[in-house]
Amino acid sequence: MSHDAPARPMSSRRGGPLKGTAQVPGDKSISHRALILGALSVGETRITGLLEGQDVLDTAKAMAAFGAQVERVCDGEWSVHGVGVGGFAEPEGVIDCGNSGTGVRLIMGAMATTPITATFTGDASLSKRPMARITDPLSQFGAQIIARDGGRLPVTITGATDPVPLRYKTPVASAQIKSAVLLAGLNAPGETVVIEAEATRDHSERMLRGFGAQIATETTPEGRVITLRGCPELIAQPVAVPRDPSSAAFPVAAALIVPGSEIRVPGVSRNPTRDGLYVTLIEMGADIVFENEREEGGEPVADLVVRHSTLKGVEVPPERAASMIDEFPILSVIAAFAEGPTVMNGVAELRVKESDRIDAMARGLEANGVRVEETRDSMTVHGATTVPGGAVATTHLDHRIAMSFLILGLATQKPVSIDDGGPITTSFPDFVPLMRKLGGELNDD
Ligand SMILES: O=C(O)C1=C[C@@H](OP(=O)(O)O)[C@@H](O)[C@H](O)C1
Ligand SMILES: C=C(OP(=O)(O)O)C(=O)O
Repeated sequence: MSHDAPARPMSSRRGGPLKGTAQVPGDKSISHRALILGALSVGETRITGLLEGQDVLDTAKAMAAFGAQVERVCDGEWSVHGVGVGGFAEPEGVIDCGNSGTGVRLIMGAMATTPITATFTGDASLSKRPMARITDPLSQFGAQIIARDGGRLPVTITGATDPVPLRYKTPVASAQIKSAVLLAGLNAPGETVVIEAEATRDHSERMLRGFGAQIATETTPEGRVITLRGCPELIAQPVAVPRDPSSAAFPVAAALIVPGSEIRVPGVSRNPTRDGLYVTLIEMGADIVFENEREEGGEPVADLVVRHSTLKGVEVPPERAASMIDEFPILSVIAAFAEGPTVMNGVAELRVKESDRIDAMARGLEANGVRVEETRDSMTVHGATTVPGGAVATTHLDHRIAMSFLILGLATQKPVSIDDGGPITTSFPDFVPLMRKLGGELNDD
């Protein structure tokens, strides 16, 4: 998203049941990694099903700035000719990662053990997010780093000339921290080890293995221990990106809360490290059938059939949080229509996403007549059979907050408005036409 794009006020209102097939976009996490690993490989990586959302387009641009040849072949199909591990060139300009935490953090990792200098910036949302969680381990590899006070962007990194491998225990459950350390470890001799107490999404491990790196994962009493052997030659690979379960969550939620709905969402990743929302919805009594379970591009996928359901509130255990970290905003919308409270525990990380997602959801839900309680690391939503709606939610440059409130308005008594739907293009550029095709009444105001 351009930094000064005008706001796009939008609203949604109750209509008939939702019907049809929702072809959701490619997985955002895998799309970033496909471009970055393609850029660090020797040969041509052909990517199909790439998410062409702004976050990923910013990563594609960054990979070109570091010297890879990156071309869009046709819709969702991209070609990357990489420069090999350690082959990044010094970029001429500043690397602007826009709204994307994944983009900036993984790219900082990928360049931090190559002796070049790069400066990273982002939009107003990304500039508020913590970067010390990445720059701390990267400096232990030997990188020189200057960040704004409090470890925020802009950040300038001069990569290590003689990188030393690292053994690093992640202080919070974060696939971005794990992945930044592993990507930095690629150009360090010896073994880089990451230990994570809670399992986070494992796309980096799966894809590094697919590109030819030696990487092993063990489950120990300390947690998951991931060991990467440095200085591999990564070999370019075809990557077929599965559809994003975090994007699928929005039409799925709409079908669950709009009476009479039945939709199909084909080819969605069911990677167990991303599956927490779906586990929770089944516990709540959701009518979701997983058909045609199969493997595509190294990831388990299934076709989802989702019908309107009578739901009950549940307690989501803290150890499940990492496997559904981006789905709490939309879960809190679904929970508003369930019988009884839904308690979400261990969710403090939501406070440092594109916005403080606990605060943004609590304020917007309350304004629309839903009772919410919050602590620093939990949120409880009290469900009801009817939800009034009728208010404007503030989205704080956060795509998931914007989409969540547009879904809310499809089932409330009165329409729900958002101040800005612009950020939706970061992860789900076709969200509005896709929801309209299913029968959802979404409007530009
Ligand atoms: O590694 C990734 O692709 C991501 C990891 C998660 O962030 P954290 O690592 O900060 O939890 C998630 O919120 C983000 O949308 C994508
Ligand atoms: C948190 C998210 O993304 P990122 O950290 O990449 O900005 C998200 O997509 O919900």
